Amino acid sequence: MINADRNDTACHRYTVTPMPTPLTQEDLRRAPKVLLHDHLDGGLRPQTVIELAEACGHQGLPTTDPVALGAWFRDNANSGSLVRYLEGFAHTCGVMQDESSLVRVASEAVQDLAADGVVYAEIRYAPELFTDKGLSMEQAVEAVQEGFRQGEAASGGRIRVGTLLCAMRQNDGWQRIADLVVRYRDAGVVGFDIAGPEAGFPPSKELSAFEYLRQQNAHFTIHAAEASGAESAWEAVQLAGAERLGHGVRLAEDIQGDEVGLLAAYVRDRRIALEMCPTSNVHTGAVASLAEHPIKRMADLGFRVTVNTDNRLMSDVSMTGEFATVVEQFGFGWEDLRKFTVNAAKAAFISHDERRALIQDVIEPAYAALAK
Ligand SMILES: O=c1[nH]cnc2c1ncn2[C@@H]1O[C@H](CO)[C@@H](O)[C@H]1O
Ligand SMILES: [Zn+2]
Repeated sequence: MINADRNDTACHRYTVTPMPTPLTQEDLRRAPKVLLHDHLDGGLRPQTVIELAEACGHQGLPTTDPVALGAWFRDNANSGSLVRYLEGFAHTCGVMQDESSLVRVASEAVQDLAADGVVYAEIRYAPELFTDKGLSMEQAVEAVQEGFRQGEAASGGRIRVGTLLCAMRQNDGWQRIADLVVRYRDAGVVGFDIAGPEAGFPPSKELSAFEYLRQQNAHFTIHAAEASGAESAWEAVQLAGAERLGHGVRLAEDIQGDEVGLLAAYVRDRRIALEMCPTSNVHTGAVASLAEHPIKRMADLGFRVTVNTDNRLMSDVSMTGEFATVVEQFGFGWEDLRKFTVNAAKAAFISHDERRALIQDVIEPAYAALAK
């Protein structure tokens, strides 16, 4: 930008102030990204769904054309209702019922994330959804871990993956999933979550599972304040003790302008990370539109905001794409993206040393170079 110095009448001097660097899609892809909220069964490649359905005899796919199938998932997801959004998972879980399919899906997920510039990801799924054809939950977990390791190796060490195991809110037996989290902690399972329909199935349904996890020094996040309001976040934080909130967007209901309510202030002051998923949040109706998404408002108020995909297949998104979406909508620059990435690294369920190394050795130098 060239500014004429109008006060200098004798001769017009011109000063050059640097233009902010435009954020290209390729730079956004190359930027190291940390992804805390990504569902394994929501992120398959359309072609893989088709091939696995053929191999295992899964009936009822709406089409066997990969482009059309991708579009079908997106249209189905973009329903404005979480319950309808979740219906698409019948087709992905339907083809994830044997060990070789799970290994393939897990390995491809890691490779796709690495190609998207994700350096650390926590990928989640519900083991109980992979037992329809006789697999035990342990076999499912071990197959997915094998796939993650293969995907990491195939990506040449560019990405590291931790696993979160979800209990389904509408089903009983959250404790069995909590047991698996503790049992497989040395194999790469780093935490627990509850997913599925939020309304009617609060954390208080089986609070003992969270008490157990805390007593075992295990980590957990909870999908909350997505389909239900801020009171759902209150249960997740104050009854269960969640360290992070999946989405948490409707916590914005506890904020009027600059007036931050007691619960929202608690979440902010305790540095409880919000795993926001902008496109998914519009698709499920958690927010009415992207323009009304509270990500910028809450980031400006100092919340530990992070950007995530939720379901790459269902919502037709990637980390690069979600960064581009919020950049376009809210005018974020490299400093904001660096902050979201550091926030995510700080909230990751890995050791303090590993988080510090991720921030100091990978994230900070890369963003400093990109911002030049
Ligand atoms: O945004 C979400 N909110 C609540 N549940 C979800 C969301 N996305 C996916 N799942 C649910 O989590 C299960 C395990 O991965 C999926 O099968 C889906 O039912
Ligand atoms: Zn989710």
